[in-house]
Amino acid sequence: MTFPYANMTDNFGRDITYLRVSVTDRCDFRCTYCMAEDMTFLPKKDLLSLEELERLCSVFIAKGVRKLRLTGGEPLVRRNVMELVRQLSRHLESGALEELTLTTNGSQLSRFANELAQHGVKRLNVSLDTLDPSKFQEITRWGELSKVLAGIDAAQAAGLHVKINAVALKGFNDHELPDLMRWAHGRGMDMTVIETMPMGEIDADRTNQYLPLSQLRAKLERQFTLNDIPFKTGGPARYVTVEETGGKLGFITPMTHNFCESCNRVRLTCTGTLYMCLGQEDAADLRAPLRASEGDELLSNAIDEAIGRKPKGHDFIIDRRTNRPSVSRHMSVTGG
Ligand SMILES: Nc1nc2c(ncn2[C@@H]2O[C@H](COP(=O)(O)OP(=O)(O)OP(=O)(O)O)[C@@H](O)[C@H]2O)c(=O)[nH]1
Ligand SMILES: C[S@@+](CC[C@H](N)C(=O)[O-])C[C@H]1O[C@@H](n2cnc3c(N)ncnc32)[C@H](O)[C@@H]1O
Ligand code: SF4
Ligand code: SF4
Repeated sequence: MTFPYANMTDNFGRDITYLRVSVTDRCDFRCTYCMAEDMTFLPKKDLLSLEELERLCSVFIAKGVRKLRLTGGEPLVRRNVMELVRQLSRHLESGALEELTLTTNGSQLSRFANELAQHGVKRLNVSLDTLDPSKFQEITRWGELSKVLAGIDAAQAAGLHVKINAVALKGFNDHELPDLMRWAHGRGMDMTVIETMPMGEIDADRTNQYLPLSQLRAKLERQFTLNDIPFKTGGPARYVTVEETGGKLGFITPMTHNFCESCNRVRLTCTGTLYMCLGQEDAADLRAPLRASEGDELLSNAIDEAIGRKPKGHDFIIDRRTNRPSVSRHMSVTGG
């Protein structure tokens, strides 16, 4: 590889230092806000190999990426994904990468937690919307709560810091979120709550599910003392500490409070497509330049051209008049 490449700065002056990589579009769950039950996934032949994904990631790291998150679909269902983690961990050892992490539904963590820790992963985000086993099955359609809880136990036992991600869903978990937070904080885990975003056709009606987090915060403030803090992970959450529990709670509010002005990230899919914004359709194909030559010059140029097209922000809308997703692809294509 040719070093050094110029770092990536977009036309709005935002430095791109965070790469999210969706290693598969497949998943062992079918969360109702994320997917339709009857999903069609990519044929296996369209997937980049793990070696190709690793090469792409390495070029991004050479171009200034400091935080890399593997996601999906469910990243831990991709065959041999641990080999990719192992390869990427070299960049942690060299100091080029500050953080290698994952967002996972937790179903496979019992199997992989130790290996992840051995390869330098320090922190994981586990998505969990309810602690009620039957509601968990209702929301994930195919998931089993006990497996996820065992996975969280395994991750903590391996020394990994776990953050719980919960999508706030009106009429589903809004009443339970304070208890979920108490539980997470009681186990030494931070939690973030997320506003549902209008991505991909799902079977449910998003207008019914959508809960503005300003409402949740007002409700929480009747029971808890929330203190805003400047804590930052590089992700979009704005954090408070909760005096009564001693834990941190993050609010991810793409709908009610746009955080695009401080955006630092782009997304790579398992087919080598680069999405410059989660909330827009525009994308750049990196597979062709990846395969066109053994050197990385073409790839680097294609990335620069794509970063030059990174938009200012999303145009998400959820309301009764606009009963269509703002973006046609599902969240699982880019991994959130
Ligand atoms: N609109 C929007 N949502 C995002 C963006 N990045 C992450 N999210 C959403 O935030 C939620 C949590 O994302 P995570 O995978 O936990 O990543 P993160 O928030 O960067 O994680 P931390 O490193 O722990 O801060 C998911 O639902 C994502 O879709 C973004 O750039 N734009
Ligand atoms: C697409 S999943 C991929 C990783 C993994 N399967 C998981 O569930 O953690 C990443 C994150 O996106 C969130 N998510 C999925 N669909 C969403 C939507 N429509 N709006 C907001 N967040 C969503 C999930 O709850 C999860 O925290
Ligand atoms: S949110 Fe994650 S676990 Fe749920 S269906 Fe989407 S990709 Fe799978
Ligand atoms: S919606 Fe787009 S511009 Fe806004 S923070 Fe997410 S990726 Fe960045």
